[in-house]
Amino acid sequence: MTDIQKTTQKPRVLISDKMDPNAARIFEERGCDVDVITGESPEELVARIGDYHGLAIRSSTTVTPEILDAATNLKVIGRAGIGVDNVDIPYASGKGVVVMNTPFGNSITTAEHAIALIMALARQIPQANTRTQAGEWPKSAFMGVEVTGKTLGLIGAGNIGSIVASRALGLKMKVIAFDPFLTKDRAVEVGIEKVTLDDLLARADFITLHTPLTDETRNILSREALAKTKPGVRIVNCARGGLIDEAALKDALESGHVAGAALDVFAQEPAKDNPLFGAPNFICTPHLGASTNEAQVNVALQVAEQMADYLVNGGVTNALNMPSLSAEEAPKLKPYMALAESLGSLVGQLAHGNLPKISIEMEGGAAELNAKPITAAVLAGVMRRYSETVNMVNAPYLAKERGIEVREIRNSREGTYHTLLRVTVETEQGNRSVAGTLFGSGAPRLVEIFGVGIEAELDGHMLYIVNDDAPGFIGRIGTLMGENGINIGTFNLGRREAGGEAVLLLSVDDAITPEVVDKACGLEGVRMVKALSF
Ligand SMILES: NC(=O)c1ccc[n+]([C@@H]2O[C@H](COP(=O)([O-])OP(=O)(O)OC[C@H]3O[C@@H](n4cnc5c(N)ncnc54)[C@H](O)[C@@H]3O)[C@@H](O)[C@H]2O)c1
Ligand SMILES: O=C(O)CC[C@@H](O)C(=O)O
Repeated sequence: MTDIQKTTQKPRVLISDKMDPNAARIFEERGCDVDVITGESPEELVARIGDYHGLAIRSSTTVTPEILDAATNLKVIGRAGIGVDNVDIPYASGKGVVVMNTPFGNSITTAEHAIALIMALARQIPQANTRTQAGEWPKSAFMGVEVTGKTLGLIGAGNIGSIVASRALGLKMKVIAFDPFLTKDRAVEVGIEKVTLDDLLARADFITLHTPLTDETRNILSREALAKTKPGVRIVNCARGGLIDEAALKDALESGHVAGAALDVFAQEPAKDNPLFGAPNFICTPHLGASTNEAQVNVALQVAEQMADYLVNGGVTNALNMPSLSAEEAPKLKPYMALAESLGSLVGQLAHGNLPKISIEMEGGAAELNAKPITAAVLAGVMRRYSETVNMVNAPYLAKERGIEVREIRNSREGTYHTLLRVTVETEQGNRSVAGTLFGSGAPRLVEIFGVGIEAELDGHMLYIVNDDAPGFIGRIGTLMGENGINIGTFNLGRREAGGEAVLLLSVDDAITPEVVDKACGLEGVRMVKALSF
């Protein structure tokens, strides 16, 4: 912990990119300390980041593994915007850091920028402006095209693509879209025709890109794809550099096959020396898609609210590596997550060997809840046997990495308890399961351990003993604890049947040493002993 945390106990947030001042105001109002330090080098950020719990960024900060390794207190990265390709999300997930974005705050603004670039291309406005202001009055040099009746091809019809479609329909364009994830119903709702990529390339007079940059979309407008476009096509990219082969686009502009191209984004940014600069009918803007006052206020407010909500209350919104948890759900789910984590931890501490399968059953009241955070909490508990730094963010990744199969089972019928969570792991010795419920005001209680009914609070240091159910045992264990100066807090008993296998769970004030565990193992009637901690 840093000195500031020691004195204020407030979460500390660093805003490392230029952001509307509303973000800093919201962080402060929601109980965070905030520093705005922009324009630092990666080395400077590495040196600074260890002090912070939250990092708020736009597109200028690239969050690399080196930065994440140095970010020993970091809990959340918030992107004031949509694209998160400047954050190493798998690495952040591995470190247990939540990554959030603001998926809608700048969509309208960016869609409007795409429309502006379509119009600028159609009428060569930037070129005409430059020459007119140079005193040329070049009236006959610029013959434009109308957009009315022309076909606009959208590659990607998500938030922004759909808004572009609605504006283009208003301009009386015909809109076709290639998006493998676009449903027929959604296409009808937006008023567009769903087509294949080849169909789009062959038919579109204007093409505009609105996909994220992924392994599938990288170079989606490759040299080969550009060759399939309609001669005289005009191309706009306000999504991500890397979607178009820039060298191939330059050749297509020079040959005249592509009549114009407008890029807001480049493969390398900032683009200070790009091969496309100076190509015929090429216009560009420096990643201005999201740059309006309205959008910047939206994304700044949203990112600060989401991050502060997570840092202060544990609410999760728009996270890319963790299930969402609304402000209404959070208080309801909190006791379940505590129960889920302690059940996971119990089974993780007691089960031997690999755990290839984990199933999480939610019964009664629990079956009505958002299962994802509960599952993540169980996994965090189980995976603690492998790593001390595990949490709800990285546990599902860690489980996947280890090839653990996770099943969620819901049963809305109530059994003995109004609500119940059961965690079962497959071990070499067979399935092992523990179950718990919530008492009264939401207090988590273990109610079953490996088939034996018991009632215990899983908290702090505990001793788990399996023994023969016979008179005198409780006295022997009490004496052993007393002789070793161990104060017993609670004493919880359960048995399979009278005179058979019995289970004892003691809560004690201090950690139990291996010597005491050995002594307990040596007591008459003891079958196994394990020190636990929660
Ligand atoms: N220029 C800017 O300043 C700026 C501003 C905001 C967003 N963006 C970028 O715009 C892009 C779109 O943002 P959005 O909010 O519309 O995202 P979105 O997730 O709502 O939509 C993306 C769409 O792309 C589709 N898609 C995914 N893979 C595809 C593929 N292989 N082929 C065709 N379609 C595919 C998805 O199905 C989805 O419908 C993102 O890359 C985002 O980073 C840029
Ligand atoms: O922050 C910006 O200016 C760009 C944002 C944009 O690229 C996004 O993906 O939201």
